[in-house]
Amino acid sequence: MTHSYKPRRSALYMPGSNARALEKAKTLDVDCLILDLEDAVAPDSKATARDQIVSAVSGGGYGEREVVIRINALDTPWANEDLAAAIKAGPDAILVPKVNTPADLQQVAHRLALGQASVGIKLWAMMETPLAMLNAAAIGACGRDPEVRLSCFVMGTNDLAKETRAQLNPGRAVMMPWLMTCVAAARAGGIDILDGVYNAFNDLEGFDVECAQGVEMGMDGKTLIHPKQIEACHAAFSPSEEEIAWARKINDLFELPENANKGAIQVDGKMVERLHADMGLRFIAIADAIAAHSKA
Ligand SMILES: CC(C)(COP(=O)(O)OP(=O)(O)OC[C@H]1O[C@@H](n2cnc3c(N)ncnc32)[C@H](O)[C@@H]1OP(=O)(O)O)[C@@H](O)C(=O)NCCC(=O)NCCSC(=O)C[C@H](O)C(=O)O
Ligand SMILES: [Mg+2]
Repeated sequence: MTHSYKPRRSALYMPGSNARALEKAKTLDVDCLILDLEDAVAPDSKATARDQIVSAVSGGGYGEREVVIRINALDTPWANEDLAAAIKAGPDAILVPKVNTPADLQQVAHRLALGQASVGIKLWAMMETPLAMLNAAAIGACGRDPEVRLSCFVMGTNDLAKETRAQLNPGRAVMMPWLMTCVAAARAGGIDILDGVYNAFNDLEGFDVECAQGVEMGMDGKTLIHPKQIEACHAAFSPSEEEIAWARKINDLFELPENANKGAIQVDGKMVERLHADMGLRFIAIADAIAAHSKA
C-alpha cells in the first residue's frame, strides 16, 4: 500500500485587514495560511481586507505553504464579493464558514465550476454550527464528490460554543462527541480535518496539552492564531523518531520470508498485524513529506 500525504500540521489564521501579518506570513515555517475575511475582520474593513488578500495572493511569495482564503458566511452581504475576489486571487483553497449542509458547499462549488480561473481551487469547510454537527456525515461525503472538491474540515470550536452554549473549557470534554463525529465524517469522506484554535496564545503549556489531545483524536493538524504556536504544533503533529523506527521495524519484519504467510506476529511482547504495518507506512509517508516540505 502506498500513501501520498500533504503536511497540514499547522494552519495559521491572519486577518486580511492586517497587511503586516500577510507579509510576515511569507517568512513563517507553517504548512497552511488562512487569510481571513470573516470573524477576524471588522465590517468596516471587509472591502480593504478583500483587496489586500487579492493583491497578496496574486503577488505570490508564499512558497510551499498552502494558501487558503476564508470568505464570509454565505448568508452575509459580503459572501458574493468575497467569493468573486477569492476566485480571482487563485488560492489553493477557499474556506467556507458556517457550513450547515452539503447544499452550502454545492452552491460554492457551482460558482467555482463556472470559471476557468477556479480550476484547481479546492474547498475547505468550517464545522462550527449545530446543524453541521447533525449533518457531519453528509457534509464529509462531499469529499467523495469530484464536483464539490472538498478536501478539508476545520473545527470552529468558538462558534460551536457560541451556538450550542456548551462551554469551551480545558480538556474540551463536552465538545468531544462533536469533535470525534467530525473526525469520523472526515475519514469516511476521505478528507483531512484540522482541530480548532487555542485562544490563550500566551499559554504554551495549555496549548501543548490541547495539541496532544488533537493528535490522540486523529486530527491531521491544528488551526493557529499566533506565530508563537507554530513550533509546538509541528512537534506534536509530526511523527516522533520512535514512531518512525517502530514503523520501519514492523514493516521489515513482515518482509521476512518466515512471516510471508502470517497476518499477525509478535514484536517486543505485542501482537502486531498487517494493519499496524499499514499504519506505520502512513507515518513514514508523513515523515518523508514533512522532510521534503522543509527542504523546499
Ligand atoms: C491575537 C492577535 C490580535 C495578537 O496580535 P498582536 O498583539 O499584534 O501580537 P504580537 O505583538 O505578539 O505579534 C508579534 C508578531 O507576530 C505577528 N503576528 C501576530 N499574529 C499573527 C498572525 N496571526 N499571522 C501572522 N503574523 C502574526 C505580528 O504582526 C508581529 O510581527 P512583527 O511586526 O514582525 O513583530 C493576532 O495574533 C491575530 O490577529 N491573530 C489572528 C486572529 C484571527 O485571525 N482570528 C480569526 C480566526 S480564529 C476563528 O475564527 C476560529 C473559528 O472560526 C471558531 O469559530 O473557533
Ligand atoms: Mg468560527
